[in-house]
Amino acid sequence: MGGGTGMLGAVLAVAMVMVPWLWAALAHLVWRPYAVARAFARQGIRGPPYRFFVGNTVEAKAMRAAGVRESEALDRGSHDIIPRVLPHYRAWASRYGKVFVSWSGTTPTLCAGRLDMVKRVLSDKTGLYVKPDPGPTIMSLLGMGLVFTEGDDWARHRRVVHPAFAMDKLKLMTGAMAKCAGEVIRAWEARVAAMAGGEVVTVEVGRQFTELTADVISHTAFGSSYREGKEVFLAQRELQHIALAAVNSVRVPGAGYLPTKANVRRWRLERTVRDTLMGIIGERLAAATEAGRRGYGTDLLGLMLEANAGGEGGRSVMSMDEIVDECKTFFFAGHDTTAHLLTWAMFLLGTHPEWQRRLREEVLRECGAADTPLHGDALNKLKLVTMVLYETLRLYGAVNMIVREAREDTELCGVKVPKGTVVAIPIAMLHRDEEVWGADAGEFDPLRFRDGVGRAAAHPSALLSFSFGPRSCIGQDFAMLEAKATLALILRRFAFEVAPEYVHAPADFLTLQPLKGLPIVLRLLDTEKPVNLTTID
Ligand code: HEM
Repeated sequence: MGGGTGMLGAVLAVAMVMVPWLWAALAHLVWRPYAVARAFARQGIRGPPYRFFVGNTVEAKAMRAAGVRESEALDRGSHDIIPRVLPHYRAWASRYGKVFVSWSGTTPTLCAGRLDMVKRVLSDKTGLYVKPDPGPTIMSLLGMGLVFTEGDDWARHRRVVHPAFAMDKLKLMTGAMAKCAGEVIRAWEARVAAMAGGEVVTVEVGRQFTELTADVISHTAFGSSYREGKEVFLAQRELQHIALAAVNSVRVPGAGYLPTKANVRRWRLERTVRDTLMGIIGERLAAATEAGRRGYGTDLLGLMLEANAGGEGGRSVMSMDEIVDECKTFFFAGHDTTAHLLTWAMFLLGTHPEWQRRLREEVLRECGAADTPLHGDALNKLKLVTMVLYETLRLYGAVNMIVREAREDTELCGVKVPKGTVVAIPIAMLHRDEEVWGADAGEFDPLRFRDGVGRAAAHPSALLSFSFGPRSCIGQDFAMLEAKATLALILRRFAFEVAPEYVHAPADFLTLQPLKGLPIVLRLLDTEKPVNLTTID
């Protein structure tokens, strides 16, 4: 026995000396977290007790606990929609102050629940606060696209991608957005028609909006190549599941490069995505060579390629690989997020019939009845719809946490922050902070946005759903336009309510979504008039 233990010890000792990787892993998993946690403890900043080696963020864990039946909350009309997580946060916030240390896997995270800190971190232009290394699995989804580049590289990418999201360009995409939404509506109508004698049908809208937004991004990003775009989407979707599993487990340095079953599958999918995108881009470049710069097209890819060709002396600003990564980013950043915005907006309108009625009146007034074409400009006049979307983003924002890592030892509004600390901005908590939003912070009240986003709370940048500052969401106008077009088409065709079997369990799987989907009961309005799904830009 003694000899066996001695032998084991000797083998371990040799391994430790021979394999520097083990040392790196040890430093990453034990030493660094310990040092950072101690540095905060010395300043009196502590956090909820949390074990080191649970491969999950505090938030995701609590969210998982929220996956229990919560329909009672709905019956009570409660909009405390993250029923398990918020009480935790509130308890910690009042016990430890709005700033406390939590754990993201083995990484100590400074949870910054104060807007002065949020402002300092998000408006940083010095490169002091950077995005933490996302690891190889998340990287395979987004590559070195806008979301993860830093410094000069980020500025160069943003210069090329930004023109594609200008409002005048986006308005030209309204037609494609409405066409895709129109197909969903036609399918719903067909379901209602198939009901023997009834005009009521229940649809699972969460899944359908995910399909819809994938369709929209395939059309608006890749125009005539949207079918190949859809293939990219399917591969990305599988990659997303692999990434999610990795996010929720302990990250051992280097493990993402081992030829495990999941890694091999991931590499194959990455190749599919890359090859398909290279094919689409190659075709587009060839077309532009024949037809001149106009040949790039007016979809997101075309607009990006056009801006890319405008470097000094006609040189390309981004490489082919970088363009591929930006295309992946369009898919990942722009599709689930918007799907959840639509889903939660349907949930809120389904539980607030009065608001649904007001929105329908506005849509019919500004856009006309279901038999008139949808006019792109009319969408800009939908003030109440916009207010409801902002309120949806406040209560059920798709992105619930923004994270940055301090690249140097620094001070953040009086707190000493050691290099390598992850600073997390807890959006769900900040969006329900009564000091910021008033005593009714937990209520659904779109009217708080009647004078615009900047005046809805005590602080002009209190709505963090699209972040703010230099790294704010580049696709926010795109998302809002898509959501408005879809809601307008739905509202003038159907009345709806949340189905009784709905289970209220918002869960954070990279983005906040209803764990058990959102079944909606639909009733067709004005069955006499045939729906008109054409658009005028
Ligand atoms: C409701 C829908 C959306 C929400 C809630 C949302 C939210 C966000 C947030 C919070 C960020 C900042 C992340 C951070 O700093 O870590 C972000 C960045 C970004 N979003 Fe969105 N987004 C949405 C839709 C879109 C769409 C439709 C696109 C593109 C088609 C898009 C593309 C991007 C990109 C490229 C970035 C990185 C910007 C940069 O770092 O320069 N997003 N988004």
